[in-house]
Amino acid sequence: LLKLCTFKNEFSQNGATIRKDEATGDIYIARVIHGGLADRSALLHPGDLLVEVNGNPVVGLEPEQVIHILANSQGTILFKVIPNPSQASNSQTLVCMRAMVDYCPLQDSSIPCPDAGMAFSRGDLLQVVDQSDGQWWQARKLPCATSCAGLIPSASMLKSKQREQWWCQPLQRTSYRKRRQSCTTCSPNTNALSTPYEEVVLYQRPPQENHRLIILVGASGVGVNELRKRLIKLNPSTFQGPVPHTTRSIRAGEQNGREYHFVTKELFEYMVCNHRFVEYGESKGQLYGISTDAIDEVLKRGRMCIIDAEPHSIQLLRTKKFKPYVIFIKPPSPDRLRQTRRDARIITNYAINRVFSKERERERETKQKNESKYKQFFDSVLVNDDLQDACIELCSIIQQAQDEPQWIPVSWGRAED
Ligand SMILES: Nc1ncnc2c1ncn2[C@@H]1O[C@H](COP(=O)(O)OP(=O)(O)OP(=O)(O)O)[C@@H](O)[C@H]1O
Repeated sequence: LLKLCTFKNEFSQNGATIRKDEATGDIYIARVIHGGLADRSALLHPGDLLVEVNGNPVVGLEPEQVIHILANSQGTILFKVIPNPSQASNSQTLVCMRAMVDYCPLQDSSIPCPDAGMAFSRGDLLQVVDQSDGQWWQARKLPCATSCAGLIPSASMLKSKQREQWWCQPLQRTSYRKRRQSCTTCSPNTNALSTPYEEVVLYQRPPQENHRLIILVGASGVGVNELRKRLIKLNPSTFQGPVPHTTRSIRAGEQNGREYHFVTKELFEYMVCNHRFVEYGESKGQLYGISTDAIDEVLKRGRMCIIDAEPHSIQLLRTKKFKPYVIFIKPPSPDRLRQTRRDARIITNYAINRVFSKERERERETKQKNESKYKQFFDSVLVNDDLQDACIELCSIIQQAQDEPQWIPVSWGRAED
């Protein structure tokens, strides 16, 4: 039941931490952990001076000795305290945040009490229940209902930690610069560096509002494009892809604005310079790209726009206008991948070898690692095992994304200024 924590300057027991005032030798309640035993008793408060525990005077004792008394107490524990006269009112507003970084209290030498800390990963939803300390907040992981809160670094604390790490890692800095040079439209890490937490609210799309943009991401060969094409083919009146732009000439039977928007090289380059493309590339000497205007056209027609994108493009699309819902397509186990793709007879032996070649495997691993860098942006994860099952599940995920309350950044939910 009882866990002894001896680290730094706060000591945790029964959902509260204690601290010694080095000048006077007095022992105080430093924090009351929300949802813990002390909080539920409503009798202890931060700043209360501890006088006795179970009849034992604690004045002059070390915090470890007090913890020892507590650890050996059974049944009801009797505290004699002098209440903190300037007790702050406990009316904290609850704020929900999405973690944009990973955090582990056991690897953090600055946390006042690691036992009271809470680990989290990028993408986790945190309900921040106490921000009264500018450096250490208390939070619960969502969905949580009853769980006890834990200590997490405040946003400003995490930012300064990130800055420290940034300057202490020359190798990472170099590779980041290299990546920025090769990526002209966005710089994936800058936002994550400046916002360790993103405040979120529950959002339910009003029926008169455009549908949310659906983005599928996944490693090459996992079936992102296949799933997108199938969904559109199954229900073309609901799902639609944006019409791409190209510099290649129009062919017989094609119509400008239907298969492609046919534009000159000059216009295409002008659009690139003006950041009008989400993604673009070259094939056989011609340029192809998906513009944000083309996505907007689909949404304005009342359809659900579904695109597959590189993870680094997500940042560009994370706007109030598109409110993107990102679905990460994961491969099944390598054995199942091999089996399902072969069973489907969709790919030839040549293609199977291509998909499973060593080089391709390494490529996939690198891409998967890359994608895990963006996992804070993934709203859902879908395993593409059996194609038909995956299509059904994808439809249901999309339906939920459009019609049920979802967490979105608070800035997307605000009314127009
Ligand atoms: N669940 C599945 N079962 C069987 N075959 C599948 C499945 N999903 C996709 N495939 C097949 O696997 C091949 C690769 O799929 P797809 O072209 O969609 O890959 P991708 O993820 O878009 O990657 P890339 O960007 O490299 O094309 C295609 O031939 C597709 O038909």
